Amino acid sequence: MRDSAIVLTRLSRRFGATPAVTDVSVEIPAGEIFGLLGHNGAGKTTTVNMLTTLLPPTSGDAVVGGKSIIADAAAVRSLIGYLPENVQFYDNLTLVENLQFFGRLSGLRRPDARIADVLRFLDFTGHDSQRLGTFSKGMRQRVGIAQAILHAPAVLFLDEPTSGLDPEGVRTLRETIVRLNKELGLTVFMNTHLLSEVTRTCTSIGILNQGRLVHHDTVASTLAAYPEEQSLEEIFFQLERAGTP
Ligand SMILES: Nc1ncnc2c1ncn2[C@@H]1O[C@H](COP(=O)(O)OP(=O)(O)OP(=O)(O)O)[C@@H](O)[C@H]1O
Repeated sequence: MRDSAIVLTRLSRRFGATPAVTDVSVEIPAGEIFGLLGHNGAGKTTTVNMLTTLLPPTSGDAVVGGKSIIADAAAVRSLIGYLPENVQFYDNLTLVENLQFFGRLSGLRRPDARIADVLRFLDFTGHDSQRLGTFSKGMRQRVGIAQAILHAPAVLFLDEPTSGLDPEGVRTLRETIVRLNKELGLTVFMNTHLLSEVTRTCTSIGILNQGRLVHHDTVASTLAAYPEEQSLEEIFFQLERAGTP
């Protein structure tokens, strides 16, 4: 039995009278690539913002890497990496200069050796001195992953990682996510509204509908449980309808 990397217990967040996330409980074993699916406004970003300690829950708790997001937020931050949907860089600085900045922010004393390792792993050879402003959107997303894993986290959170990428960029990023999981052993939690993302990249899925978790299972079991369905998209809509309060 694998340890749980992420455990949510009745995690909830309201914005005034609006319930954004309601009573979400789920356990994600270490080593998974978990995809949190849902339409716009389902509560995906709010969930990730709570798990990454950017936003306090209204009630409930979550444990990430064995530490509570409420009682031990600083420890959680040191254990996780995060690629937000719109990551910002200094376009006038080079790739290495940007990563040196982020490395210092994460408290790395001598970031250069680690930056070199991460850039090699992410296949950035030859781009060290290139200014970020000249990078494609796909390359920028991979720089975002580089900054997120500089401090060697155990768990990586990605918010809509392939959003706005061209097909080649999507393929490369998917391969990168799978390599991070298989070769570096990272547990990955990613938000997506793209169903194809889940079947091609993730090992397990959760589906949020209006802030409530209406389904959680492995991708293989989900597909096996609905043999007559043509696609995960139909399964998604069926589950979503069943889960509508
Ligand atoms: N700062 C905020 N203030 C008020 N309401 C908010 C705030 N952030 C999110 N919400 C509301 O909470 C609900 C969930 O939003 P959230 O951004 O988490 O959904 P999402 O699934 O990530 O959607 P998207 O795919 O559009 O990013 C929505 O009704 C949204 O309007």
